Amino acid sequence: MMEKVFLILTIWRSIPVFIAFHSLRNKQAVMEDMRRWGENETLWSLHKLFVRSKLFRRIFLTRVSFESRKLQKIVRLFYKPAEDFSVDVISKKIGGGFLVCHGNSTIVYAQSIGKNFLVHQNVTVGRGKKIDGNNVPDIGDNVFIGTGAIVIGGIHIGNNVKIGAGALVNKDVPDNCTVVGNPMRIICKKGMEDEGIVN
Ligand SMILES: CC(=O)SCCNC(=O)CCNC(=O)[C@H](O)C(C)(C)COP(=O)(O)OP(=O)(O)OC[C@H]1O[C@@H](n2cnc3c(N)ncnc32)[C@H](O)[C@@H]1OP(=O)(O)O
Repeated sequence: MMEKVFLILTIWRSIPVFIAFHSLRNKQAVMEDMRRWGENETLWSLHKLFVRSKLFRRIFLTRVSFESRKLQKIVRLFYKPAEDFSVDVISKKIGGGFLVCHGNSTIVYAQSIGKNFLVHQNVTVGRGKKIDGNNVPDIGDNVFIGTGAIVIGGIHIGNNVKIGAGALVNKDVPDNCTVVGNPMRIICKKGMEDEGIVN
């Protein structure tokens, strides 16, 4: 009850967020993010997520920054996102349904990131060996990355892939497979499309 009153009293603060949301070309991706963060697709839910989660703010502002730096700066005047050292995402293409669990020291630098990406804390996705002109990974849909994993180089991570906690991934991973360990070991069995959030 108290929270509801607080949310009602502070809704004015989210007006710049609503404006930024409405100006986005890729609203669908934000709506998919909202679903993955356990909310529905209303402006009220957007307000709730903004009040509650600095990590959600950060992903939202990353999306806004692709389209308008000015709007990103305006929203930031009203809401401070999680710091860079918490989660930093660098990619030209980020699918909807992006979820960060316990963001801390997580950096995702990728050519592209598919739908329903889930990343834990202390993860690095980034530069490594150049393959076919790319030195950062491209990541398919429904990819899960456990805590402490390192995913580097111009590799391809397929759809429905699970990357285990602490894995070092520096080679392609096919669809519907799990990869664990250092050196990496690929285990291919069923996909993970229908699974919930793995924590
Ligand atoms: C604060 C918090 O709690 S934050 C949450 C932190 N937790 C995480 O990040 C969880 C990450 N999840 C994992 O690492 C999981 O083990 C997953 C996703 C890799 C499990 O995938 P599954 O497909 O269920 O694999 P399964 O458990 O059957 O293990 C398959 C094999 O990989 C091994 N394995 C599983 N996880 C790992 C791992 N992280 N590192 C090394 N080997 C592993 C298993 O021992 C097993 O080996 P075996 O075939 O020789 O017996």
